[in-house]
Amino acid sequence: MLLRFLAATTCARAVVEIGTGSGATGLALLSGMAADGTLTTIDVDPEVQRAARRVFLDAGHAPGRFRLINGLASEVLPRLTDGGYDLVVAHAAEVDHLAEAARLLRPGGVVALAGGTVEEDDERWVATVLPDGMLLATRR
Ligand SMILES: C[S@@+](CC[C@H](N)C(=O)[O-])C[C@H]1O[C@@H](n2cnc3c(N)ncnc32)[C@H](O)[C@@H]1O
Repeated sequence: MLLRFLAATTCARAVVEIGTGSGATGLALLSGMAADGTLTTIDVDPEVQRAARRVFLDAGHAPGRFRLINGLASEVLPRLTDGGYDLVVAHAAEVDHLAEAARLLRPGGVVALAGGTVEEDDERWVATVLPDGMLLATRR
C-alpha cells in the first residue's frame, strides 16, 4: 500500500493522519513507520476512533505507538508542533490542509492529500498528482 511505502521511505517517526476512519490506513502507516514511531490520528467521530483503537491494539501495536485525537482537523492541527512531523496524510477534504502541512512537516517531509493542488510557483513543495487525484508533495 502507498501509505506504508511513504511511511517507510520517509523513515517516519512522527505521522499525522486526518480521518482515522476504520483504522485501516492507520494500520498501513504504523506498519511502515519506524518501530518507535508515533501515529497521531484525528477524527471528528469518536465512535470510529474507539473501533480504530481496538484495531490497532489487536494488530499488536502498543498504546504508546498511536495517539487518537477527537475533533475537527481545523481545530486540532493548529495545536500540533511546527516542523515536528515526517509525514502528513489527509483522507478528509475540508479546509486547506496543505497550509497546515507546510507548517507541520520537517524539511524533506511528505504530505499525501486526497485531492488538492500545489501552485506551480509555490517554492515550498516538489509535488505530483497521482491518477486517482492524490496529491503527493515533499517539503523543501
Ligand atoms: C474516508 S474516511 C477515512 C478512512 C480511513 N482512513 C480508513 O482507513 O477507514 C474519512 C474520515 O474522516 C473523518 N472526517 C471527515 N471530516 C473531518 C474533519 N474535518 N476533521 C476530522 N475528521 C474528519 C470522518 O469522520 C471519517 O471517519
